[in-house]
Amino acid sequence: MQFASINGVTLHYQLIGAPEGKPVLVFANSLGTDFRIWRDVILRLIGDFAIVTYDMRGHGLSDIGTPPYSMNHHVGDLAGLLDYLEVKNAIICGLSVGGMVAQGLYATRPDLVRALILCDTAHKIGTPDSWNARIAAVNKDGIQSIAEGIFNVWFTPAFHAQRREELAGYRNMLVRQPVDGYTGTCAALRDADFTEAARRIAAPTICIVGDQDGSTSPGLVLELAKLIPRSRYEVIKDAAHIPCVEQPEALTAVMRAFIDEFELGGKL
Ligand SMILES: O=C(O)CC1=CCC(=O)O1
Repeated sequence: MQFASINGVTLHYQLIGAPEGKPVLVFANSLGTDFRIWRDVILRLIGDFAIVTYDMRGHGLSDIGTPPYSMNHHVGDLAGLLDYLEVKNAIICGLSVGGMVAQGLYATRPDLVRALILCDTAHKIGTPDSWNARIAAVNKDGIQSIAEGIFNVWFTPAFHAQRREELAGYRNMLVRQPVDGYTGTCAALRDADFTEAARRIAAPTICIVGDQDGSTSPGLVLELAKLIPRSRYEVIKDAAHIPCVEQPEALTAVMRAFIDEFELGGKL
């Protein structure tokens, strides 16, 4: 296991492969998850990339720090981790809040970003009222009290029906996140708006969404794609909010095609 002290917080991370000589691909997580969600994508990419995953503060094995957070805390942590690893010019793949972190990283440290893969994310997610209600519910009755609703957003009905063991495992992942880390990140989501920052993104970017995503809908992700000059937009079939778990093969194929186009073809 690998740990680094970044901005006074111990972050759990994983570096696979050497950053020298290969494109570096960095994965940033969604709310309530840790970096294990990327496993089936990483297995399909290993060897061709150096890969960095990490648990954002308040999640997984990383420290909680002092919640509530702002999105700047999460963005600063990723910037600090990449500086620590001496990685520059990386392809940043962010899921949901991780996609907001990716947008914030480009806005503040464009030297760290070669391209953006924005997965099931948006310039603005939810409303202040919806995040405040979620924070109140979790503080009162715990994460398990909202787990059913979250799972209907994370996974399609087919996943619920056919992949029951995985569903149980991901439920454990969600409900075992520290309450303060979870609600602290809800506060960061509540207060973040990257509408103007998205208009200024000049890096090659693709926005990807599951066709049944109930959190950042295909329509919302298309709005994000329209804000970002020259960005691509792709829909993954038979997936909800977490395509890296539900449809890793299809997601990896879309990622590879996008990366090949700008790395090999120079077209973007
Ligand atoms: O868990 C959810 O509600 C979906 C989600 C919104 C932001 C995020 O990172 O996950």
